[in-house]
Amino acid sequence: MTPAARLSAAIEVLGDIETRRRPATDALKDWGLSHRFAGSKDRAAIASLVYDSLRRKASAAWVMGENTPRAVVLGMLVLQRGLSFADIARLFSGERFAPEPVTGEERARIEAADLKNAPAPVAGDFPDWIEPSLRAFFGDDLVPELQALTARAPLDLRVNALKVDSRSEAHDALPHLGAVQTPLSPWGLRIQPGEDGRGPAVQSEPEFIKGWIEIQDEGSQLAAILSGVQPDEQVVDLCAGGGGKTLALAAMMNNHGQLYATDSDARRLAPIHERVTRAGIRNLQIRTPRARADAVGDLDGKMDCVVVDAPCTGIGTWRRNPDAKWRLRPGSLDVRRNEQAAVLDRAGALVKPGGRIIYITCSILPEENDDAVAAFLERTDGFAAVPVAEVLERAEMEKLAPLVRNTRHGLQMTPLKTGTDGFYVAVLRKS
Ligand SMILES: C[S@@+](CC[C@H](N)C(=O)[O-])C[C@H]1O[C@@H](n2cnc3c(N)ncnc32)[C@H](O)[C@@H]1O
Repeated sequence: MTPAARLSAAIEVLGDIETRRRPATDALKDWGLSHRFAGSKDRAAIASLVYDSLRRKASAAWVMGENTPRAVVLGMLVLQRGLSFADIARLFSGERFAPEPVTGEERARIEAADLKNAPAPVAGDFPDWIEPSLRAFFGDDLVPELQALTARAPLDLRVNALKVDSRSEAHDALPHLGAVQTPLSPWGLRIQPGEDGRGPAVQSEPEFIKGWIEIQDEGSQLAAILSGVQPDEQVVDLCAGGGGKTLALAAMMNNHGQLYATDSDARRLAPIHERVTRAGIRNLQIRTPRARADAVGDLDGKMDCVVVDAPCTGIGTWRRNPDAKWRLRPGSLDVRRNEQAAVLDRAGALVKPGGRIIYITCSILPEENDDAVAAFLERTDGFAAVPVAEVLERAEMEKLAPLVRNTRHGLQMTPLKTGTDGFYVAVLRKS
């Protein structure tokens, strides 16, 4: 397919997403099935155009003065890809399979594209109903912070200390990936996405199959590190899901002490079995929930550390999942807040005196972060938030101090400040 034909396909897919209100992945999959002539490079390029358009949907529509799929793609090419009018006119030629030529009105808007006077939700490409809470949290940094969430994310790897002595060993074994060390996590490697937004097929690498490396955003690695878990501790990962944090915690514990992983959703937990074997973990019990029985009831009051990687809106991962931002609704935030209260209460019962809860979200919304923690502290006797300086010192992560935002009860990482996904971490100690 020509670059112009790929643009026509992206406009078609965006139209499908809009009219049928369906996730981008489904629309792209259907397009691929009904256009079998398209090769893998074509499909990747079309997906990249669609996702970039979703990243900049509000700002692209604003500069073009309308929010049709064509207008959004045109605006995205200017704002996200930095194309000039001449570049765009060459692609929008009206020839076979290419989009219709640019009109005079479109040309004027492309040449005048500027977000200087755009309202914050337009300039930062986010739904306007979350503006008040984000503004209260970020203040003057609101637009730059949210703009940083529209960029493409790199592919981060975590080197598994249970299998490899140092991250340079893994790095040197994979020179063809072009990875560099991440600046903050001592176990992170980073690969920048290609022009078409694709990364290498890391899962096919022998080193991945041997368990040397895992795919994990540096922010997620840091959240695990900030738990400060020690090899002799009793630790529950209460919302383990597919085990991203569990694997990082196990590496920190060096196969000593005892780690338990559970999740209310057995299907989400299922992939952890294979990952744990590959990673060489031997100090983990996986507690799969059965019917209504509490999978960790026997551990109440005995845990040194309970990690709560809470269900959340995932706003902090919008760089990877730009489709999600336009589907976020107040109702889904309410559902997540109720779940957050439930998991915090469950964690509170598991912790022994002197133990701690590590509350983590991949969100930047105060409702899911400090507010959830504040409500827990208010309704639960005996817990207090550990000051951020102490959390960083215990985890030997003092270098994060100038980068993270200190919040009332914890800390916030963001793409703008830490170059990671947006993660919130609070440590709550039981007296
Ligand atoms: C952010 S995800 C976890 C991601 C995972 N820790 C990782 O690092 O890959 C949140 C998880 O919380 C689980 N969850 C929701 N409510 C829960 C509850 N009441 N108890 C335990 N897990 C719960 C969800 O099923 C989901 O898997």
